[in-house]
Amino acid sequence: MKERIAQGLTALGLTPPPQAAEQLAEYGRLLLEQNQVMNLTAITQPDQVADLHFLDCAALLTMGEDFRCKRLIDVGTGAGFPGLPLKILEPTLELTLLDSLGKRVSWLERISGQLGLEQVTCLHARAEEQALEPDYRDSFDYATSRAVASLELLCELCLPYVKVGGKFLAMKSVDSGEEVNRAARGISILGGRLLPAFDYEIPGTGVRHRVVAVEKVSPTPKGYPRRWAKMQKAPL
Ligand SMILES: C[S@@+](CC[C@H](N)C(=O)[O-])C[C@H]1O[C@@H](n2cnc3c(N)ncnc32)[C@H](O)[C@@H]1O
Repeated sequence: MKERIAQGLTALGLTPPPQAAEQLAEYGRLLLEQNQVMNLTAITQPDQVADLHFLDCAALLTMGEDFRCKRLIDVGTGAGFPGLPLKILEPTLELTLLDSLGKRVSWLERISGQLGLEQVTCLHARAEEQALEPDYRDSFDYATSRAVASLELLCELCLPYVKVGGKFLAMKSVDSGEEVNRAARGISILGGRLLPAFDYEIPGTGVRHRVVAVEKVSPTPKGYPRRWAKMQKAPL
């Protein structure tokens, strides 16, 4: 897995820290090992883990953002995607991994230590509740999310975390145009402004994905995010 990751990172035009490919390969090994006893990923072939998890997440680093020393929260991180690969590739990140499933969060805490990563906070919480905490609200440079919910719900879950001037980066498919249209009104209510999307191809796979980027231009009004049931029933 290590060689495939290293080649893919080079193909993406990235120059990772010397230990990164090794750390990602070890993360992949721990992921597949734990996946035998806990549902962490539907992808079980090592090459596919390299491509569809690690290189997919690494592509965020090619969109021209400067993640150095930034505070980033990954909402609905699951087995750590995209947050942990980003941290391995950009070790100066101050990372928060948030998920509502306690078992996954405990595992993330354990492997962050095993991988020797510092400044990683693993938080067992519901995103819509944690965003009401003053230390979390309007305070992150970046929020990221992949495969968690439709964009209109995701914006309500994630934009409250982002400080004015920061960005929410949603990892989506290239046919997410309609989804983006449906989210437009909510983005504006929540203090966001849609930026041009960033499309990329995962090296060697022909798979194309999209980062939908939303800039925070004003603080999220009080009252958001709403409760999960309310969000689902009446999306903004
Ligand atoms: C399909 S998994 C995706 C995981 C990871 N982001 C990825 O790309 O592989 C969705 C994750 O979002 C979490 N999740 C869903 N709704 C959530 C919420 N409201 N607050 C926190 N986590 C949530 C679930 O527990 C699950 O781990």
